[in-house]
Amino acid sequence: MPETVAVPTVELNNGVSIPQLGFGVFQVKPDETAATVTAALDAGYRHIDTAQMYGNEKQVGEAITAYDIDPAEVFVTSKLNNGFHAYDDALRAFDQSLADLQREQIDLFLIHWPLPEVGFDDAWRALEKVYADGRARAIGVSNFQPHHLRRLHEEFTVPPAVNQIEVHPYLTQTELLAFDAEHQIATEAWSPIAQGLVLTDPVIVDVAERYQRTPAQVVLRWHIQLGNIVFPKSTSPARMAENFAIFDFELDQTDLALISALNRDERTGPNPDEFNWIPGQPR
Ligand SMILES: NC(=O)C1=CN([C@@H]2O[C@H](COP(=O)(O)OP(=O)(O)OC[C@H]3O[C@@H](n4cnc5c(N)ncnc54)[C@H](OP(=O)(O)O)[C@@H]3O)[C@@H](O)[C@H]2O)C=CC1
Ligand SMILES: O=C(O)C(=O)[C@@H](O)[C@H](O)C(=O)CO
Repeated sequence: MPETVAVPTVELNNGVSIPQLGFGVFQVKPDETAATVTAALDAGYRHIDTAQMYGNEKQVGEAITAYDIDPAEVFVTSKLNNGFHAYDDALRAFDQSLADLQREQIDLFLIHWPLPEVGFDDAWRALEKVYADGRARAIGVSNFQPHHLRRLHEEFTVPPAVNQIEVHPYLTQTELLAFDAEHQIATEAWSPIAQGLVLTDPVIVDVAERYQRTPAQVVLRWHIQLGNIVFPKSTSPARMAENFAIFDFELDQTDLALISALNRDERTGPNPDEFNWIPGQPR
């Protein structure tokens, strides 16, 4: 790990600290996950974002356990799969994640999608239970809109520590970020470089040239300066290192604003108010 790089941490609303830069494993094939996570740990990442839906928690757990550090040094997030929103199913699925990840505690466990046709009340009760039992250090949500978050705040005991949502220069989600901040919910930005879509944008290319950085570094730096938690995915060790080297420069206010102005409310992923897909069922 490059010794000069210190990844900042964000303090969640229950006092737990999370590294602001992590590594995501969506679309990393199970048989490539252990090697990929090992390479990410070699590059210095100490925060891995996985999910039951990705089918690779077991390999994430194997890589962390086999690595020559205390596994507790790696912050691990996982997420409840969409088919398990019933209370007992959610508890069982959480137990399976713990076993697969080879941990006694998961650092952060999220409801993956709000599922308008199913709802999330029983799932949140289950997450409150594993949190109360000390088996999740923090609990939160993903893809929640303000109307979902308001219900959680009004009807439940434990407020979500994070909301993991799609955010990048083409989908800045300014109002949702402000809502999260106002309610002490940390925002995690998924697909932070829009799966590569924003990297050829002329504005981003120009900013990158002026700072003598790559487009990905500039976009990730923009997230960091906005306060977002990010975990770009890459299967290339060179890109893992590139995405990690973002803490020795700073974008000025003008360039931050130039990148934010690229917003065109363009999603690369599903709309949470319409997404009801249960893995294993037809879309
Ligand atoms: N909660 C949710 O609903 C969701 C959560 N997520 C989380 O967010 C993480 C990141 O999002 P993801 O959708 O993977 O997309 P990202 O925005 O991280 O982009 C990943 C893509 O960009 C490429 N890439 C990575 N780094 C570079 C670079 N420096 N230069 C050029 N191309 C690069 C990768 O290719 P290559 O591998 O070849 O380098 C890959 O194709 C996921 O892994 C997952 O953990 C994602 C989607 C939904
Ligand atoms: O990557 C995730 O975390 C997701 O939820 C996505 O896979 C999402 O379910 C999707 O893009 C489905 O097409």
